[in-house]
Amino acid sequence: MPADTPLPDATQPAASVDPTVGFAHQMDTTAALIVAAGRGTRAGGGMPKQWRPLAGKRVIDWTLAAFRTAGVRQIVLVLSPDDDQAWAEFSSVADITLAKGGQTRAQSVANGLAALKDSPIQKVLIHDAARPCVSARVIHAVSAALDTGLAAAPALPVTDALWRGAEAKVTGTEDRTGLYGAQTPQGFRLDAIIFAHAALAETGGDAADDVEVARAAGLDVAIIPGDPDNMKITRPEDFDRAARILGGDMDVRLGNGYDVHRFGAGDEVILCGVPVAHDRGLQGHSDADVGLHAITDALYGALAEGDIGRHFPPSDPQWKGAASDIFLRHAAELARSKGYQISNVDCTLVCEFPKITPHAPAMRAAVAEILSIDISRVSIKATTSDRLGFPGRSEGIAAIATACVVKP
Ligand SMILES: Nc1ccn([C@@H]2O[C@H](COP(=O)(O)OP(=O)(O)OP(=O)(O)O)[C@@H](O)[C@H]2O)c(=O)n1
Ligand SMILES: C[C@](O)(CO)[C@H](O)COP(=O)(O)O
Repeated sequence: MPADTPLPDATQPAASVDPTVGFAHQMDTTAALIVAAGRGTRAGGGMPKQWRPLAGKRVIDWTLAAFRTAGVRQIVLVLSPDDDQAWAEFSSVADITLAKGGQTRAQSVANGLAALKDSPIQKVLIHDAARPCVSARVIHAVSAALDTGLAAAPALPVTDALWRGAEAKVTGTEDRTGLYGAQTPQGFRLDAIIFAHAALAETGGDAADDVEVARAAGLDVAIIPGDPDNMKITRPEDFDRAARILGGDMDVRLGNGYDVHRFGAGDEVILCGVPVAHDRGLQGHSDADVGLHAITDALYGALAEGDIGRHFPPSDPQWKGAASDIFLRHAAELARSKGYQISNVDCTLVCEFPKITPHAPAMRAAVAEILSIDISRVSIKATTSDRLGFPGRSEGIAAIATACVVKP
């Protein structure tokens, strides 16, 4: 085994790899080898899956971007000789070297490795173009493991029961102990994997992945914790899942709300669900909680569902004196019924008095409880209007609010 570094400690637990270790100190000696020469027959769609659109760009663009974002500066991209357009597109990209694909994945990898022979590269991360959701965490963890070993690859322990089946019937159960689902990038010291692939080529055999090639040549391969999101696009339905993971389908909406109530007789005001002692009260059909009304309208606005008056008409006597949390709970439930999560709300109360800051923590807690979200997602703040206008003359209190809802 031509190894210029000591053999890895195969007993080392994968969890000991620090996922934050980056490439900064070894960018010139690490390359990604991305195999993109397959035909994607199982995925259908009329063209190989790596060229198909996914969440706003092509599958291949996400895959390349993942490695570039992780700090990899040199990429060998293996293309089918049939993909003329891709050859034309990538032939003059500065950080990409092209290699010709083979009949099998293993042959494609071997051709890609040949392009790295006699280069200063020491580590190679071999990755399926069809895994566009790979994270920097996984890329870095595989690379870091190569500081102490010759080979490392991400995998997830099998958690589902394993069956045998025939003719749509279960015919047996398999023991899943010690079984893993293999992912890429599979990382190797360059010399070691070139040697291993040469050995496979000599036998004329095939292998499902490069870990199999490496093990056949006697290499120990460390298992790195994989990522459930690092899925391989294989079948048509996998595109939807990948798009959800990449966030391309995320629906983010903002709404604003504004409300004013005038002062009248009374000895307290209710603001953002909290009674605050004051020398006057606020007048309104309901409890006149100007803060909750603004937040409620912001949520209705984000959903394009009109305003509070549409859902709770002031002409309806049943809302006379109503506690305003009813309105906000309704808006929150409407958001959830439409599939949105409430990301955050921000409300500013505009008044000279009462002073809001001492009550802001209780107001945040009250709004968080009504919306069933964490308090860190609720902001309540206040300003005066510098004694200008109706809040400045202490004729009433105004509130403005923003709400953000997200459908993942
Ligand atoms: N001769 C081959 C076969 C596969 N691959 C690449 O290997 C990765 C994983 O293979 P797979 O999911 O099996 O892709 P396809 O071979 O394209 O799919 P299918 O088997 O459905 O045709 C893909 O990025 C694919 O492009 C390759 O470069 N050369
Ligand atoms: C390399 C691989 O992605 C590991 O899971 C996989 O073996 C390649 O894809 P295939 O579907 O087995 O051809």
